[in-house]
Amino acid sequence: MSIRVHNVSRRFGATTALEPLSLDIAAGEMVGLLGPSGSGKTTLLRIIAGLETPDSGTIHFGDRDVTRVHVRKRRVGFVFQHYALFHHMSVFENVAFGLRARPAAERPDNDEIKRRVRHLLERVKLDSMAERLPAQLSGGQQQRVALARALAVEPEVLLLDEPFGALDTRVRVELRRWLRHLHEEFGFTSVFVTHDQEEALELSDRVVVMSDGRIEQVEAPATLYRSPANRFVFSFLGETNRFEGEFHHGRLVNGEAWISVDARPGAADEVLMRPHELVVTTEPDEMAHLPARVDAISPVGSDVRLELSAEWMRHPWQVSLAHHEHERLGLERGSHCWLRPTRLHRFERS
Ligand SMILES: Nc1ncnc2c1ncn2[C@@H]1O[C@H](COP(=O)(O)OP(=O)(O)OP(=O)(O)O)[C@@H](O)[C@H]1O
Repeated sequence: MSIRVHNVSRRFGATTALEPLSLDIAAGEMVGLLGPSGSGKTTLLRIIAGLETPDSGTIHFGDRDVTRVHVRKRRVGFVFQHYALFHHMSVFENVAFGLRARPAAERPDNDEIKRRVRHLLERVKLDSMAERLPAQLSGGQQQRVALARALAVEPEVLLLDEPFGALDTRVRVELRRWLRHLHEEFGFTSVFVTHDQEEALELSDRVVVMSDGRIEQVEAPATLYRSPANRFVFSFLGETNRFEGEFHHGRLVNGEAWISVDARPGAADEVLMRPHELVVTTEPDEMAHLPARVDAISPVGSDVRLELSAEWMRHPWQVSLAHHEHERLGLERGSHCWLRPTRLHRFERS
């Protein structure tokens, strides 16, 4: 089921939660709404769900205009951050709930309900816990029940609001995998809200980056990361090192530090770099003169993270190095070094 959001806007008193915005989601696509707190993600999700009415604009599911259609008639499944399971009902009954609540004419018979619920519980590997109460499950297991419950009614659209927000990192990663597999097996269209960049980039076919009630960019994860449309998207997607200065003879200069870059009309007096876009050296370079001091060294997974400071930096910089590179350089806390950017990002002045 495709979803078309056309010119939708929403205000709450003096607050503009959504500027008029449009978004097309293809059938079977998984789309992540990513943005800082207050950017309008939940409002947009709730409007798609039918839990909120837009001030203007229309929502279509396929060819059907659902703008004025009640939430119960939209055939959407929901998963929210707080499990919202029925605590007095077993896992089995929680998953069966949506089927039992259907009007008699549409309700499957008991055997069919059993079959479907069993199948879903197997899919989320909870078949051995069907008779337990939610309180007897871990947070991650409860959220898997919530997923199974949302899918029991065979929704064409699944909407998830920070579904894994309350769980610890390892469980989150595992649940993302569940969701991705279920999405592929059942073929529904999914829209989920997150403020976690990694989650959005890992799960989505396309990411919708929002700020201040607007859509900043809609793009597949790899393209989004490589080609952010503007400074906001760049900064929001990951750690950012910023060099600001004044242009002098082909250099951007800040005190004793400089980087070779052309002055460009309209460009801000700054360049940005990701932590992996800097090389640490033991002497200055002809393209850049960036002396720094190592303040902290932390091995993180496959990389070593350095935190660096210098008088010309407004905030400490982060640099990531391969372990062998770090060993070769022999850096310690307090060591002095030089930095050479391998890539510079520049955006229009905002
Ligand atoms: N029911 C409401 N009444 C008044 N203001 C609201 C209401 N719902 C949302 N807002 C405001 O609309 C703006 C967008 O809120 P929304 O919840 O959509 O953002 P969000 O991106 O989902 O944020 P978060 O990540 O914190 O949940 C915010 O400024 C919020 O305070």
